Amino acid sequence: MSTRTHQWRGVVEEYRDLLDIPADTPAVTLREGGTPLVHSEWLSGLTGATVHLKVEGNNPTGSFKDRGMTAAISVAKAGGAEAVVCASTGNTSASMAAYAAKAGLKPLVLVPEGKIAAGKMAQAIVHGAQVIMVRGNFDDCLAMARGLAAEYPVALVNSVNPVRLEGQKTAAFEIVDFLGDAPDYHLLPVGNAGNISAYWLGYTQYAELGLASRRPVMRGFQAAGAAPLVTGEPFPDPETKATAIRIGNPASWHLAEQAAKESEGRFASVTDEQILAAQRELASRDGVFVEPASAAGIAGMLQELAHGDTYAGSTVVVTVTGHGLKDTATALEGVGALVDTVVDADVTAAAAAAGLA
Ligand SMILES: N[C@@H](CCOP(=O)(O)O)C(=O)O
Repeated sequence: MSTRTHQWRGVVEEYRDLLDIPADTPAVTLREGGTPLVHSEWLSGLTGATVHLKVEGNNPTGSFKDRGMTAAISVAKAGGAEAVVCASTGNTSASMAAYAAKAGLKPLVLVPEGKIAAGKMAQAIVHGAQVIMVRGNFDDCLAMARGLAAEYPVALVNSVNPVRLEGQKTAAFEIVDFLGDAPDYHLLPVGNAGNISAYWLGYTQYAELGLASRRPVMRGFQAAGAAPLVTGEPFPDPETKATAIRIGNPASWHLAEQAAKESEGRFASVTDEQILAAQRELASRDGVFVEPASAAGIAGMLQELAHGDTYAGSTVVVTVTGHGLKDTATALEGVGALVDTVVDADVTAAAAAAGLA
């Protein structure tokens, strides 16, 4: 079983011996990885399982994308690239822009017009990216990014670049290093499907190396309005408030299906209402504030419990992929009445308003 210890030099240095990247590639790092596994008393109590949250919002740009991006930008820089491009629903562009800035590369971002959370857009812009808004959805943007990289001197760093998955698989390594073995179940949101694919790569590699005795059952959750892996058909017009997973034709579709099949797992969909309710419950019960899409795995677990499924007695990890501060507008939808209490600067008035008097 895993007995690896860490100094947290960033995921490329921590796991260089396990990553399929050119030897001696200098790491462009913001000290990503090493994110906490937070025990969820709430979900453990509901399920009778030991449930941990892998809180990926604690990465430098606030999402799991940093794990793959340190690898992709390191390899692009070492290979002589001067510019990098990605299509994004927000997090990938924020991450790419930050790591490109660190590496001295020019970042170019393609995003669906009007569908990017303000926090993510701010990150990309302030890190110096050129942001092009596209009249289309993420899938259109990814097709354009592929076309630009094929025809112009710019390196593509979406997760169709296999180096991204190499970096992202380190989250699975960390979980096993922390728990001492793989969990029984791993739940997570699925959009472009690179993350579930990368976790499966990581768990498989550790099992093959004898660092884990088993691989978890993988369960992926999509938004009902963007659930191609559930229906088996691309969604031409994906729609959900969970913009990070507003994707109709995931790039890693087949890898993700393989992960679900080999692990005897599955995909399911949850509504936006379920996602936003799970986001609020997670924040108020466990103290972990995630962006809407990141709550899809939690919403999925709650849905399964309601349908009579049980995790009792098992160890479960739920990845929450990005920080809640990235999209405060959506988080505050529906809770407005709770935050508009205004009083004069007076203790008695505050006590009355708080119901203390
Ligand atoms: N949700 C992603 C979409 C891009 O996916 P990637 O797997 O290519 O990084 C984002 O944050 O942009």
